[in-house]
Amino acid sequence: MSSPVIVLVGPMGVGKSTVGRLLAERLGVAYRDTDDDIVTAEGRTVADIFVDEGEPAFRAIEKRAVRTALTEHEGVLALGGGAILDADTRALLAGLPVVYLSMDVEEAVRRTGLGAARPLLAVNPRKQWRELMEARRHLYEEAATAVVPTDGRTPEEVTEAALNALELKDV
Ligand SMILES: Nc1ncnc2c1ncn2[C@@H]1O[C@H](COP(=O)(O)OP(=O)(O)OP(=O)(O)O)[C@@H](O)[C@H]1O
Ligand SMILES: O=C(O)C1=C[C@@H](O)[C@@H](O)[C@H](O)C1
Ligand SMILES: [Mg+2]
Repeated sequence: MSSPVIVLVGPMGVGKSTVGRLLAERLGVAYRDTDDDIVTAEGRTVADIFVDEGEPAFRAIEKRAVRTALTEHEGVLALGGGAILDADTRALLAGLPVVYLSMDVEEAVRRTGLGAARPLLAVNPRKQWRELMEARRHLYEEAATAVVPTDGRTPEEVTEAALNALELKDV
């Protein structure tokens, strides 16, 4: 059994994919994303799974995908924004190098336009984002080995900050 060198958590659009790829490049390892794993395995988009089967069914699929990735992947792993809601997933994260990428709502609006492919933000996105974060912020923080704010930072700066925070800089 192996485990990721870094697990990235944080809300939709915070930069997990962008920073995850940069981190993987810097560390010479592979990047993996549980949302992508789900899309590949299911042969449909995350939004389609939400529409076809509802959020609880998506969460069940996600929980299995996260467990598999955490035990298989040795590189950088990004989790879907809501994966942290699952208590078993949180237990699996204990002791792993988890980086919580954070941002405020204004940065979220700039990054994502808060729409399109994100089913949970389809209606009144600013309010939805705030409510999601109120429910999740403490879960991200509790799971995190390091919290890395991304507001006003380039992806490269966020990458450096994450490497510093985990003391992986000279690896
Ligand atoms: N530090 C940053 N500064 C400004 N823009 C950024 C930064 N990081 C990422 N972005 C931009 O924000 C958007 C969302 O980034 P990204 O797709 O990496 O986020 P994510 O957390 O993987 O989102 P998702 O919920 O879709 O998985 C992209 O357009 C990306 O180019
Ligand atoms: O924050 C969330 O609940 C989600 C985040 C995305 O990564 C996807 O997993 C999906 O859109 C749900
Ligand atoms: Mg992503």
